Amino acid sequence: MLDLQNVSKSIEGKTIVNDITFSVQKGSCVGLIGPNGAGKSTLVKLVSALEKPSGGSIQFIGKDVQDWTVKKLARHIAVLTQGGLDPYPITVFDAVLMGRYPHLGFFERESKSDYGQVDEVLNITGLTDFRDQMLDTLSGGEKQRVAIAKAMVQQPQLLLLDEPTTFLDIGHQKHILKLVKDWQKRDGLTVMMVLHDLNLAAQFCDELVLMDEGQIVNIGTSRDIITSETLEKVYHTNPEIIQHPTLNIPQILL
Ligand SMILES: Nc1ncnc2c1ncn2[C@@H]1O[C@H](COP(=O)(O)OP(=O)(O)OP(=O)(O)O)[C@@H](O)[C@H]1O
Repeated sequence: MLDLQNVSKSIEGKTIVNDITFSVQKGSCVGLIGPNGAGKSTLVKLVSALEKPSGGSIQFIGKDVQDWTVKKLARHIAVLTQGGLDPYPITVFDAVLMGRYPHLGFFERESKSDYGQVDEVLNITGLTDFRDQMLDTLSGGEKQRVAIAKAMVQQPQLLLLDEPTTFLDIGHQKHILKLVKDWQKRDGLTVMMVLHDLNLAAQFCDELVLMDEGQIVNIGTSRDIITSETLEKVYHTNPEIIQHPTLNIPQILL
């Protein structure tokens, strides 16, 4: 579904993303991990065509993302950037409804079906009580859930998430990631998400892409990637790693 070939990005002579090649299979959930400044957010911006690569190509269902119109790409790819939603003075309902816009024609008004989808997603994401509250009055965590709800009504094939658990308490971290996981399983959604929490990455991602200094260090399952050697080499730390008692995945004790 997504093929990155020798993707590079330089800004003002500094190479931020350096010769990245990997593929993401339809229906899988890939975690982008790595220390601060590794180039993860930049890679998400390149895949979503918010930024243009300096070299290489990013093919999404057989076509370079740079060759899609913004609207057509938005029918297939939803992006949650690190900053989250802009805090416009609109209601939660209207903010989520904006996720339907890529599917509407010029001058086409939203239909009853669009409104119904928004209410259904507000219910799934636990936001029904906030339906008529103004977006700019929500807490950081509530806004993050609205951003996920907006992405859901967009009905993308590929969901790009940059640190989706920022601002969320542990209950809502699990709730949001489980929502994404259920969505992935139910609709064959493909997910690529940046996560700093390696324990969550191990629990929710099928495959991890470990980046450092703009390059890929390793790609594999959490068992391949979350090892003492790798953490020492890339994160310069040596925490204890234990096995999750039921999931058979590594978990880090900080
Ligand atoms: N527009 C820009 N101009 C100059 N440098 C930039 C620009 N955008 C990103 N960088 C630099 O590129 C590097 C990678 O940034 P990026 O945000 O992609 O990293 P990241 O892995 O997402 O980091 P973090 O985990 O801290 O969010 C950083 O050193 C950053 O300062």
